[in-house]
Amino acid sequence: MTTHERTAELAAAIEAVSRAAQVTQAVQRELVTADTLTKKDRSPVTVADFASQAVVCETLQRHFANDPVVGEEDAAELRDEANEPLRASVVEHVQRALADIAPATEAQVLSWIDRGHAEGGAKGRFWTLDPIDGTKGFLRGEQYAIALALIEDGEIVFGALGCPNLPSPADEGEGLLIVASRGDGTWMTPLIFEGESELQPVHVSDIAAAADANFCESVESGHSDQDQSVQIAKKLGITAEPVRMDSQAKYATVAGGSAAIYLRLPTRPGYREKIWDHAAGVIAVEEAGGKVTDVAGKPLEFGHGRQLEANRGVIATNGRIHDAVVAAVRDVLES
Ligand SMILES: Nc1ncnc2c1ncn2[C@@H]1O[C@H](COP(=O)(O)OS(=O)(=O)O)[C@@H](OP(=O)(O)O)[C@H]1O
Ligand SMILES: [Mg+2]
Repeated sequence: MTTHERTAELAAAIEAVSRAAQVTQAVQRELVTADTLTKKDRSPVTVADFASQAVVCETLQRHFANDPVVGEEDAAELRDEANEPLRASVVEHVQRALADIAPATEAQVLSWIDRGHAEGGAKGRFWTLDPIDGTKGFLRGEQYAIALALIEDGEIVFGALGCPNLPSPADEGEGLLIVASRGDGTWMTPLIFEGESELQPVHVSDIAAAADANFCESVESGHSDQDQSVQIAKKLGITAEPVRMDSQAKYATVAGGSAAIYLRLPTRPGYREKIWDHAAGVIAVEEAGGKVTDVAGKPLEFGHGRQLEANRGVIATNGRIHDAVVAAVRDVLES
């Protein structure tokens, strides 16, 4: 697929994610300091989260006025009188990112953020958005992603995953943008790039034995059980150390073949995964030739509202080793 053959949806998703990345990069440059982590100050990621959601929702509304969005954020907190400085900072960043479109008012910015309130479900078409996935990675200056996917009748049909801190293809531009279209494949291009750049195809690793795999998992041990992943790796004969990274950059890494496994092992019985934490990454891996299921080996179901109500945990692989990984996960979780 070349750039001029993109569908309208793919072009809109690319525009939305690229604009949002300009915002998150600007916030990172201007607001994240050495003190941010030591002072446990989350305000930079809060500004970037709201501004990113506003910019993506504005872009989607301009291209597809009637499409609902299931987004992680809403503007209730921002409307609070006490949050005037935060609100002003969000509005300023959105205005800069949309300067070539129209001057944005504060009311418009809040209304764009609130467009993310949709509930999703099994019928019809909606977008799902994580404006900054891997908020902790963002604050540490490590991996994070802007994740946008289109779901029709419960099936993911498009995904765009912007990873500002993954290496850019061919060292052009900045960051990595992965796009996937159902039945058409997965493609990559620099995320921030002046001018036209071609999409290049992305394929999963072709290893046939799980023992040869690199696997990736969350940095946060509260999001995926790292003791169990050690046991699973041992069972599969994997000797490589796990690659720990924040956000759906893990799906991008499996899609691109640098790792053959992404394990997300439930840590709390009551936790339900959120659809925006997975949809864009799942289609990227599947269309690159890989496979994604939950820890029981069942496909992820995106038609149950804002959460993956029917699934626990995630296993993403290059496909060839999927059954072996699911079997090892089952053994360890049952023991
Ligand atoms: N208990 C539990 N189990 C599983 N997942 C959880 C849990 N709690 C939170 N979250 C979600 O994890 C998202 C962060 O993704 P990762 O775990 O891949 O990255 S990281 O290691 O936290 O950096 C994170 O997304 P962001 O909030 O967008 O960063 C959360 O939606
Ligand atoms: Mg997230």
